[in-house]
Amino acid sequence: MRTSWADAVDNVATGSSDNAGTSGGSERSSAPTKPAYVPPHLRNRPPAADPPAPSLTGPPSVNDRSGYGGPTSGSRWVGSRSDYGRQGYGGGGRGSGGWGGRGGWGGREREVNPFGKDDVDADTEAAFNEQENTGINFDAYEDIPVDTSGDNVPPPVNTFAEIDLGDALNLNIRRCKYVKPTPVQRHAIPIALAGRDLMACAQTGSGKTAAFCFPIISGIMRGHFPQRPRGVRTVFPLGLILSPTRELSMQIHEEARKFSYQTGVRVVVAYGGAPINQQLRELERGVDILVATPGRLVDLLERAKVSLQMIRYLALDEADRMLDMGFEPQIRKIVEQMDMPPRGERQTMLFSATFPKEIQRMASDFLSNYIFLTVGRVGSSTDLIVQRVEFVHESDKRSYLMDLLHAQRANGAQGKQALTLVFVETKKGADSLEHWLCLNGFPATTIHGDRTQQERELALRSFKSGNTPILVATDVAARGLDIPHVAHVINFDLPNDIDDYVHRIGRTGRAGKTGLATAFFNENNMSLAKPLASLMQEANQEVPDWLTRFASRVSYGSKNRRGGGRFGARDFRRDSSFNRGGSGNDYYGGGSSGGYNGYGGGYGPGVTSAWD
Ligand SMILES: Nc1ncnc2c1ncn2[C@@H]1O[C@H](COP(=O)(O)OP(=O)(O)OP(=O)(O)O)[C@@H](O)[C@H]1O
Repeated sequence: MRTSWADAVDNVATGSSDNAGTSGGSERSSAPTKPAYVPPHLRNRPPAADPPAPSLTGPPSVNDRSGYGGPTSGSRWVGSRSDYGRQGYGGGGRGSGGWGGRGGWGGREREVNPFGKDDVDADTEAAFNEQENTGINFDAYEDIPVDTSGDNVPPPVNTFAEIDLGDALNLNIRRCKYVKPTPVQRHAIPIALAGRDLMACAQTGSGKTAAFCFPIISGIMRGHFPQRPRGVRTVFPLGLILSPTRELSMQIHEEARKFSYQTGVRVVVAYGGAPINQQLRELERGVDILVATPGRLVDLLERAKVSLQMIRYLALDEADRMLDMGFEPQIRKIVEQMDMPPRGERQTMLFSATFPKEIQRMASDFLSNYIFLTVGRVGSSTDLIVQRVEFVHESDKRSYLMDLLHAQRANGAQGKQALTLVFVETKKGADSLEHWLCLNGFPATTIHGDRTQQERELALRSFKSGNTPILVATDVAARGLDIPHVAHVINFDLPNDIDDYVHRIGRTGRAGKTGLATAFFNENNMSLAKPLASLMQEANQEVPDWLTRFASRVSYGSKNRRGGGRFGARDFRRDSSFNRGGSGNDYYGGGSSGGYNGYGGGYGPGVTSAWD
């Protein structure tokens, strides 16, 4: 069953290049002047071939979703009231073409097609069928245990067709070549569409981005929202997606733009390190969904450029990271101390591949009567990521790395199709290793917090394109980044926290594809011995004897919060300590906050799962 690491690299290298998430950065060009405001539901309609308009009940202003306070003079409405009735809006499942293709984003500018050359013509979209090979290996997800807790959990779906997302969004799903939903999408999307708050934990690379984007886009497409204030230079988005890094925010923005293409829903991104004026111009052209990093958002809020007053949907990607010590104060400020509607009035969704209990506890402050969903196990690209761990003294790391890279090259897996991501502890270490690799004939680049944003973006582009097939990174690249063809993740320096390891190795083995992760372990990593051995064991990986011995000897440090190799991703509300009256350590015995549903087998009573 198990392949060698070189085979695994080779597999990935020769695998089909199907990833839909990487169309080139087709940034919208900035218009020199602000175009007249057109509400989302009026955008992108063909001038002549409009479908007949069903009558609407609400006043025109009800669907004003631009989020732009806009100029006071003149009408912001360029269409007649009957324009409300384009197919695919409001009713979902009716009509055929969503917003059509008027070619006038905002009435003047064209909405850039984020699918580029790969776009399918609406007429040929019928050609898509269930047999289309997207490259995603759904069999890899068949046996995934799924577990939900909370009141009245909406049942999962098996196909996108069962979910009423609206025609325009459905067309984009086909354009993305998503044939069927991944397990987290099957469960999370119906929960979110039912308006429920959600804390969702699903393994890296399993499609969480779409799981929170689809319901938000669909909700905004169909929703009837109060008119947003006019006459002020403040924007009022309806949806807010927060993520911990600039690159991840950019990636979510790119994805969300694809999903919302021609739906009339406008997505804008704001992140630090880039000129704020350009982002302000984008915001002023209208925003329905704002994707942002917390620091830049706080800046925009303090300048009163953005108001959160109208937020109906809040999603935190990498939510455990967003709520750990580094980010928590900013998140609390954004969510609790500005003008965002309180929990219960907005819908809040938290997603990550890891969710330590103390973070869950804190996160529950932001949620109302929520559903907790776990799909798979931590690091549960189990059979997808082959994990290797080598004992390597500090002084030998470079020569070990060289051996790995030479072997990779000898196997023909080096080159444009097989990318290698090397994680190191420090920014200095990253620069120095990059330099050394280049000197030794291995083109490398680096991404870390001391580089300018321009340098970071350039490095990422060069890596993605295969021009520089080795990227040396700090943890800034550990979470969320979806880079096709990353065949090998090398933990040159292991992180202190097992959760960070899970996210790092999750840069490979994504969307059903295989990958390889190699870690250099030595006496500096003893605190990781036990959780690492447990994680590898849970993932059916070969655990070296020496690691098992270390694991049995060391009582590892407090940084590894999960303790005893038990991983913190079950609903903390089930804990006896949380529920006080609970009866000890029984897996189910702690009293749930609500109903319990186990799909796909779950874990039997008393069984310690990797999520546990
Ligand atoms: N239903 C689907 N069918 C085919 N591919 C999909 C589907 N859903 C998502 N994908 C693809 O799977 C890849 C991984 O998705 P995504 O980046 O959302 O994972 P993730 O769960 O957020 O990972 P991470 O935990 O690392 O952030 C992306 O390239 C995405 O386009």
